[in-house]
Amino acid sequence: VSNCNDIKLSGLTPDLYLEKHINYILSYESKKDDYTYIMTEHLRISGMYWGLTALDITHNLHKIDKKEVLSFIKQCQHECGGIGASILHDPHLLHTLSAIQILCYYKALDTINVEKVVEYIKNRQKDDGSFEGDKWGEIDTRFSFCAIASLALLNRLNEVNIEKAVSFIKSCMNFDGGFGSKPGSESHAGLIYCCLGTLSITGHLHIVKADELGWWLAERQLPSGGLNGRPEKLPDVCYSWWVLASLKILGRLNWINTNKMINFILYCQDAETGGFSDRPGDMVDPFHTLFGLSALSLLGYTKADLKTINPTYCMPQYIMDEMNLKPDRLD
Ligand SMILES: COc1ccc(S(=O)(=O)N2Cc3cc(-c4ccc(C=O)o4)ccc3N(Cc3cncn3C)C[C@H]2Cc2ccc(O)cc2)cc1
Ligand SMILES: [Zn+2]
Repeated sequence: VSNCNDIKLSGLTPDLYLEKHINYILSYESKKDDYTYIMTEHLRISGMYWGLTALDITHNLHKIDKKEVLSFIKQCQHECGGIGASILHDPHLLHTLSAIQILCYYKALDTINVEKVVEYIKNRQKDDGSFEGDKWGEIDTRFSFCAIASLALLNRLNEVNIEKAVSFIKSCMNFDGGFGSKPGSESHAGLIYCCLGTLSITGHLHIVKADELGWWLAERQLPSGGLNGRPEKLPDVCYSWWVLASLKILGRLNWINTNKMINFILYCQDAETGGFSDRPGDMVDPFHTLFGLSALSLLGYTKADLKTINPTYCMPQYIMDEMNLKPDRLD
């Protein structure tokens, strides 16, 4: 049965236009009056994490003004300890994690009040072990990952109830071996990544049905070589990261056809502007640019010099080594 929800790729495999992607990210960070830049203020600090990580794995982090980044992050921390997407934006776990990830790159965790940010994260955990994204109470396994990854990077994992956090993740496991945002929610590749990341950091990967989940993840690959996030959906390059990082954690990355995957990712580049889009021909953005480059690194694409990326944290492996962080993997 041909899957109508796929795209046709013809012709040869494109090269990786590495210099164009580096210039795209550098110009994005500098064009502060650009429409897209202004329209993404609500995710600014996450956008900075995506841009800075893309620059680091392409050996260009030094081209960004460190003082400017650290001063911005410092201004985003609230009295309550939480960090917002931009100055005067409400604090949220999503942006708190992005800020901490960036500070690890600069070995500058003392830029923020660590005691207060730990208190903010602790206060997000509910009695059932789940985490709310902010004080408004939305529960999602994404926020479990943000909380656990943040605390692990701060070396303060013992501040929350790990057993209860893991039991909540377990309560979100579906019959197909996948995970959703809450108990009973449908399996989704992005949430599977968050749940596996949480289990990898807390050393509880043994609760996962690795073969069923590995099969579900490999089933995301379409004839085009691209991966989707759920059955019947269109392929999207950011799913390359969610699915491949999950398979890497499960020790089953070779269950995907690597060459067809690489080909799809390279077709998502914009040869004119630089950057990656969600699928060939769409508009590029820093989010898909990071995940396209990270997926290539994970797949061992050797035609370009990309640093190794850690599948659990989506941060350069050398940072995890320097911080002596060893998230679990099934090998
Ligand atoms: C363009 O529409 C959206 C929709 C959702 C979002 S999101 O913040 O909830 N988010 C991350 C995300 C970011 C971008 C983007 C555009 C420009 C920049 C500058 O840095 O970043 C684009 C999409 C996007 N999405 C939506 C998406 C991606 N692929 C398919 N879709 C529908 C993902 C979304 C959820 C998210 C994922 C990871 C993460 O660390 C944080 C949020 C952002 C823009
Ligand atoms: Zn996407």
